[in-house]
Formats: sequence, C-alpha cells, structure tokens
Amino acid sequence: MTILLGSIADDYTGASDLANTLTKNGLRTVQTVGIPDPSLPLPDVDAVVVSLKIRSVAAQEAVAAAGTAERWLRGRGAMHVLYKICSTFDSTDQGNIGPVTEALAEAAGGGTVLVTPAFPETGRTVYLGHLFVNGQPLDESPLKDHPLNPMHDANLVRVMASQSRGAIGLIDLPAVAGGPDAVKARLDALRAEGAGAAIADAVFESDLETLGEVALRTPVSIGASGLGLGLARALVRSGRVPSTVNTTADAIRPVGGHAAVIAGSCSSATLRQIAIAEQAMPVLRLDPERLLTAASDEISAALSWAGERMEAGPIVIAASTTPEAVSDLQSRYGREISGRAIEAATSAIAAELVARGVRRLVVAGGETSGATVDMLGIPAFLIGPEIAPGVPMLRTIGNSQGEMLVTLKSGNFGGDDFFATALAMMR
Ligand SMILES: Nc1ncnc2c1ncn2[C@@H]1O[C@H](COP(=O)(O)OP(=O)(O)O)[C@@H](O)[C@H]1O
Ligand SMILES: O=C(O)[C@@H](O)C(=O)COP(=O)(O)O
Repeated sequence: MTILLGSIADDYTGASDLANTLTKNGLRTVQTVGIPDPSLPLPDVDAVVVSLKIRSVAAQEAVAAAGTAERWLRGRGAMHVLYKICSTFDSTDQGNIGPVTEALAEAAGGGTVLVTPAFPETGRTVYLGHLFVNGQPLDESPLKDHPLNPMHDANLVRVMASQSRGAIGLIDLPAVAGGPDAVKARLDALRAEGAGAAIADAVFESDLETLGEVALRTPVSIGASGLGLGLARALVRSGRVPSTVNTTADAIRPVGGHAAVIAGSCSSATLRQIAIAEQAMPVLRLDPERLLTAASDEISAALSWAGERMEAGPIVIAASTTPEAVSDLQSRYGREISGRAIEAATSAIAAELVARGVRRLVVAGGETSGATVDMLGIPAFLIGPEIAPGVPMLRTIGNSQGEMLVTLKSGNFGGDDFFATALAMMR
C-alpha cells in the first residue's frame, strides 16, 4: 500500500471526523487504531488516519507515540503528514499540540509549520489568531467547562507559544486572502525570523483551500478537518489521486444485532442529545460517584438494566452530566482520576454489551471513544456515510467480535436528534 497523505489524530473521534472529510473530498481513506498489525487486510487507499489517544497524556508520551506513527506513515509513502488536533484546540497546559508539532517538524528537517484548527462547517473560525466556536471566542464557549481540557484563552498564538520552545507566528487573513503565494511568502518570512510554527487565520473553506495548497508543499502541518479539506482538495487538483471509487459502499452493509449508545461526553451538545433521546428510547443515567466508589456494582446494575431492554430496541447509557456536577465530582476526587475511572467504567459496559450481542454502537465523547475502542480491540475502520458534519458511520475491519457498525461522535458535534438519526442509518 502506497499512500499520498498520512495523518496522526490525537483522539479517535477526531480521527473519524478527519477520515470523513478526506473521503468526502475525494480521497479513499482508512482509519487505523494505532499502527496496524502487518497481517491486517487494509484496502488500497490514498490516505491513512492513525488514531492515537494522546490529547491529554504526558507530553513525552504523546511525542513518542506520534513519532512512531509518523515513521510508519512515511514508510508507506506519505509525503505529507497532518497532525489532526481538535477544532477547539483542546490541549493541556503542557501541550500536547506544541511538543508534538516541534517533534514532527524536527523529524521532517525543520521549517515553520502551518497550524489552523478552523473548520467552518462546524462553526470553528480563526481570525487574527483567535479561535471562535459558533461565533463565541473559545474561552467564552462551552469549551471553558470541558472536564479534561478546559480552554481559557482564545488567542492561539499565545496558547501555542505557552506549549512550545520556539516562537509562534501569525498568518493573518489578509495574507490568506492573497492566495497561496502570499501565504508561502509569509511562511518564509516567519521562518527567517525563527518561528517554529504559525497559526493561520481561516474563516471560509476557500481560505482552507489556500492553506491546504501551501501545506502540501511542506512535509507536515497541524490542523482539524478544515485543513484536511484543504489538503484533500489540493491533492485532487494536483492530479495525483487515482480515479475515485466509492469507498463508502462496503461500509454500509447491514450487520443486524442489538444497538446501544454509550455517552461520556459532558459537552452541551451531548447533554441536549441525551435529553432528546429520553423522549424516544430508554436512557440510563449512571451515578458518576458510584463509578468511582463502587464501580463493579454500578456496572452490573447498568448491564441488568440493559439486558431487560436491548431486545426491544436501542438503549442509551450515559455518565454525562452538567459542568457544575462535573466540577463538584472533580473537586472531591480529582480531574484526572474522575475522568479515567469513568472512561474505564463506560468502556467496560460497552465491552460487555458487545459480548451480549450489540453490533451497532454509538459512542459520544473523544476520550470515551478511545477507551471503548481500545477495550473492544478494534484494529481499524472503513469510512461510511456522514451522519452529521464531522461524524461518519464506521465499519470495523478485522474485529474479533465480528463485523460492527460504530459511530464515534465528538462530544460537540451533531444535532439535537443525533442518536436517533445515527441509529436509523446503522442497520
Ligand atoms: N459525570 C462525570 N463527571 C466527571 N467526568 C465525567 C463525567 N462523565 C464523563 N466524564 C469524563 O469527561 C471526559 C469527557 O471527555 P470526552 O469523552 O473526550 O468528551 P468530549 O468529546 O466532549 O471531549 C471523559 O474523561 C469522561 O470520562
Ligand atoms: O476537530 C474536532 O472538533 C473533532 O474532530 C475532535 O477532535 C473531537 O474531539 P472530542 O470533542 O474530544 O470528541
């Protein structure tokens, strides 16, 4: 398999979001979970998105895992590697966007790396280096209350600089509006000034087309699905992509079996989606504190609740709760401990549901999805049709439990009736 574009995603929902965008924009794409075993039968593709769970881990761990994935992708022919970060720039105070960017740039021989989380289709725009989420500055958006990565500064030049050793520049909207040559000139000027990376403004898809064109002339870039769109369109325009075959066809064959939703995202979008689902299907709200203090009892109770309802139709099991309840739990047990314990419990519930016949599974939340997919041991996914912007339906490849349809929903994505919409498509 020789690929044109490689990507390393810092979480699993982000990987499926990017894989969806690349597919929609003309690249045959597969999503792997980590580096696949050489014996895994992967289809012929133009792009591979390697999913990692490194958004909130220690910076050195993230750097090491991204480096291994980068070498694997380069070994498969990738001339360009996109490090897929969250469109809301989710990161810890130490990174991991800055440290991974510097490591990937060094591995690629230096240069100023182009960075933009803009994804206009989902309301993420960048102007003068400031990130807006559906028109609100990042630090005033619901991301200020994220359980693991609360974002308190919309100025991405400042955020990235605080995570980096080198200086961070800005490619402002007038430069982007000037087209690829103007952006390249600005990037070269920043390089001469010693900037390790540059945040690029982008408000419209046309801005991302310009940035994709320039990024493709460099070995590495950092961004969300918007930059993926720019890179995919630039590759297609370059004539290097072989004739497009419909790769989603294989992904939609029905699998049957029971259907379930597991939610661990506490984003405002997911909280609304759970409330709407309550009007249409059985919803179990887990007791988050018991998931920390009496996990096996709470898990057993959830499984017997599910066992009584699964035959009749889809069920929803959620740990998700309001920002106030999250911060109350965290103040008593710690942020990291609460998050990881709840991820362990929701993924254990998901694994047991699959053992009892669930073959159609929706998971809400990036970290929640990572823990669940790891627990299930799924090695890779084919990319199916889009359910909502940024969220495709996936079909497992090489899954030891048999073929499954899976949806990994970023906490922030999807309309209010997302769960019913997804389950109606996953047959
Ligand atoms: N009730 C809760 N209290 C505290 N943390 C929670 C609760 N429910 C879920 N979490 C944790 O919040 C985090 C949500 O992150 P994630 O799954 O990535 O969602 P998102 O996609 O919204 O970022 C996970 O670590 C999850 O275990
Ligand atoms: O870019 C995005 O917003 C998403 O693809 C993403 O990274 C999802 O992260 P979570 O919100 O943690 O699921």
